[in-house]
Amino acid sequence: MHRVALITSGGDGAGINSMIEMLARYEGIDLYGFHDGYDGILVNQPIHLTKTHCANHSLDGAHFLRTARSKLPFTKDGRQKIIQSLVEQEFECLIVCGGSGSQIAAKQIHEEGMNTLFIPMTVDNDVIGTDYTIGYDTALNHILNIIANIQNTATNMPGRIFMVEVLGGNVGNLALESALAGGCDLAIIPEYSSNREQIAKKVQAKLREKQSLIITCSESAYDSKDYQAGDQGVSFSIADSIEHLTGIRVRKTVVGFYIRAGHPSNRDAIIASKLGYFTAATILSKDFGKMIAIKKDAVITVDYKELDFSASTTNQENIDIAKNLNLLNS
Ligand SMILES: Nc1ncnc2c1ncn2[C@@H]1O[C@H](COP(=O)(O)OP(=O)(O)O)[C@@H](O)[C@H]1O
Ligand SMILES: O=P(O)(O)OC[C@H]1O[C@](O)(COP(=O)(O)O)[C@@H](O)[C@@H]1O
Repeated sequence: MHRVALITSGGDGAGINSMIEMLARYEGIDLYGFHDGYDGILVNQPIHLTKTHCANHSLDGAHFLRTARSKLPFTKDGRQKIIQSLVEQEFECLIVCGGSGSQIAAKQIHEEGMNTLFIPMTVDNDVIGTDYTIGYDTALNHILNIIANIQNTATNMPGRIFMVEVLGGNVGNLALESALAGGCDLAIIPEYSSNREQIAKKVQAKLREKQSLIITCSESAYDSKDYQAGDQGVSFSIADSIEHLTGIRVRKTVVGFYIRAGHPSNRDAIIASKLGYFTAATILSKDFGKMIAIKKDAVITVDYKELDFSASTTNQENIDIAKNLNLLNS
């Protein structure tokens, strides 16, 4: 039997239970989970994630394990404490499910003495070395439901400008993809200039072509560096500039944290299940120091050493399409 520890770290992502449940039911894996991310390894008792414990909850929006952000992995001393605790509890490996920050910590902990595997999970879809992160599709579906309703009211009461602000951290994937999928008129994303006047002029020009406009906006589209992940409300200041120039009131919706939970979409559940399945196989072959990732719709393993942390994680195809359609704040 392989005695394995698992945590979720950083923002939650719908679908992760499917991944955990798949691991729990795999022959030869003895799975334990800690609540509260990296901190939890030191302060919480491990929960035995058996097949029975996980049964019938794989599609729950509430995770088997609570997730958290933690100061510990930022220092070598903190990482050593994590490693020591896992060694004392005789774990062979730590599985970390999380986003880009959790990935850095998983790599460091692996290099400094404890086997790790990393599973990409975040609504931002901004993890180096994978095309996909668990939770992204469910989040997009939530946003699209909102955009669909806004399209209805835009049809019913024409002549308006709507602004939909979405999460995404420092990357514009959610705002960009939902704008493309939802037929929106502009996606304001942090990868391009957030100059308020320029954006307002672009909106004014678009009003000559269309009666109502729907704009998506990333939470991080600040014109200064004064942004912390999770800050909400930047769309209000952009809307001010648009109102000033066009004389039209902007109707705002801040989607916020609603998109991070709920039962997972099929895409999230099946990708998570497959990642769980291949993670189990990777554990059995003791092939540690890897991320179990998605490339071109297939599951692959990526050695931490191959990760290029300078690469962009914004979907390039979406950028190209949006540029050609003049949908960006560029
Ligand atoms: N540069 C880093 N070095 C070491 N650990 C990190 C680093 N960045 C993040 N972490 C760890 O991963 C956790 C989650 O990272 P965060 O960026 O908040 O979310 P996510 O992993 O979803 O991107 C942090 O709370 C911290 O414990
Ligand atoms: O939940 P918090 O701590 O307020 O963080 C908000 C951030 O979490 C996210 O929802 C997900 O980000 P991570 O997956 O990187 O943690 C971001 O879109 C958002 O900026």
